[in-house]
Amino acid sequence: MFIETCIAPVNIALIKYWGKRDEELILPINDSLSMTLSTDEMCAKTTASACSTYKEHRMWLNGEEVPFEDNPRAMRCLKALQRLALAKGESLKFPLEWKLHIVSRNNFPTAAGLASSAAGYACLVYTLATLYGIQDEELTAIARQGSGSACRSLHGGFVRWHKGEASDGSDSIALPVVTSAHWPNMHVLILVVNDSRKKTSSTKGMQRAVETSDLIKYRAKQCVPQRIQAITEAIKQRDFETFANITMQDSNQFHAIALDTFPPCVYMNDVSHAIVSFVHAYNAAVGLTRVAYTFDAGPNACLYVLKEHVPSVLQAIHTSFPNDAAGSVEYVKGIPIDGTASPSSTPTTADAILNGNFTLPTNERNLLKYIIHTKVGLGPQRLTKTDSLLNPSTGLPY
Ligand SMILES: Nc1ncnc2c1ncn2[C@@H]1O[C@H](COP(=O)(O)OP(=O)(O)OP(=O)(O)O)[C@@H](O)[C@H]1O
Ligand SMILES: C[C@@](O)(CCOP(=O)(O)OP(=O)(O)O)CC(=O)O
Repeated sequence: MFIETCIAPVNIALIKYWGKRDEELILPINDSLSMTLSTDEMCAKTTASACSTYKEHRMWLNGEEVPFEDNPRAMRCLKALQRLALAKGESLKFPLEWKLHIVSRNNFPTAAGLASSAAGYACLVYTLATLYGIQDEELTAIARQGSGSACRSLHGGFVRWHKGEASDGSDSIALPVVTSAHWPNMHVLILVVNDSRKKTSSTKGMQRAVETSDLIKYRAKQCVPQRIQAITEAIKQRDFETFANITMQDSNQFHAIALDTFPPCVYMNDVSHAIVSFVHAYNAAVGLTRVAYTFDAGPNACLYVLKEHVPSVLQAIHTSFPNDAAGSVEYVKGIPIDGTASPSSTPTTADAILNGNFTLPTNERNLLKYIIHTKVGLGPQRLTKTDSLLNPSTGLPY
């Protein structure tokens, strides 16, 4: 038996991918740009094994067996990897006919608009490539065929997915913009409003947008190329204000397109909009753009904040979104907040705001389920045998 275990990160788009020009090959109508999140807080973990005695390809996701041979996206990734392995010729570790057993787990909610498909397919492709002994730049073009946004999770730091021009998708690949070491104090607070399964999948939502929205054409042609260039420059210069303003504008435009879709796709809810108002009020109060929001195809907010401002922003969140669990580690998960996480701790900029002329909007209690504090991070990593999710003596999940 051959066995490998790897982890892969989540990525959150700053300039969104929304709309395909080819549904099967997953080719987008515009470039997109994302930041990879640290695997210390959120990741997909996958063990893949190949054995001469396995009868069929099987996969388990979060403890449940899920279709693999009947999942066209997973099979497309597998076939593409096997073609690459075949091209390697003699150095094959085991015959390609051997069936696979794959076990995967996400340590965060699946299909809730928290980019589980991105981390999941990136992890699947990276782990299978490791199993087959493939090291190839083409991996992002393969992960793309699992889920578009997955191609960006194969790199750390800030990543651009180039839409490409070729009809076979060979140039629709993700490339790094800068590594995570370039802007290590770029932190993220994910405000989880709802972590249950969403109503309209990204796949369906963007398909309907391409069919019915006029705005989406304008965005892809006029807005995105300009924004990609400007945000790339801002990232290179570590210019947080420009970075933040472009990020918020692009999120808003993406949701405007969701509403311009017919029938409309509504991903943000009242709490999401309250978060938007909070961010603008906070930025106005400090007189600078210190926090940026972005929302994917769900109500949860992803806030970008520099490390040094996290305690102050969190304090302000606790004020604006009071929560009975605010002091607990179950409420603010992830990177510890240097002793200032609790609402009763030392005064911060936010308190100064509240004592001055500005007040932050106050919302009902307990609107947020929990908060994840994380930061920019690395791409996928290979783990050791002791991290395996599959029992080698049974070929089944532990
Ligand atoms: N660890 C994993 N390994 C393989 N496939 C996964 C994994 N995690 C999620 N997926 C696939 O991704 C699907 C969820 O994708 P979906 O786009 O609905 O949600 P999401 O990725 O959480 O949200 P979004 O892409 O809008 O941020 C799952 O049903 C499963 O098919
Ligand atoms: C809103 C988004 O998160 C959309 C992600 O869409 P998916 O990559 O999940 O869609 P498919 O390619 O159909 O699997 C924006 C983004 O990540 O760029």
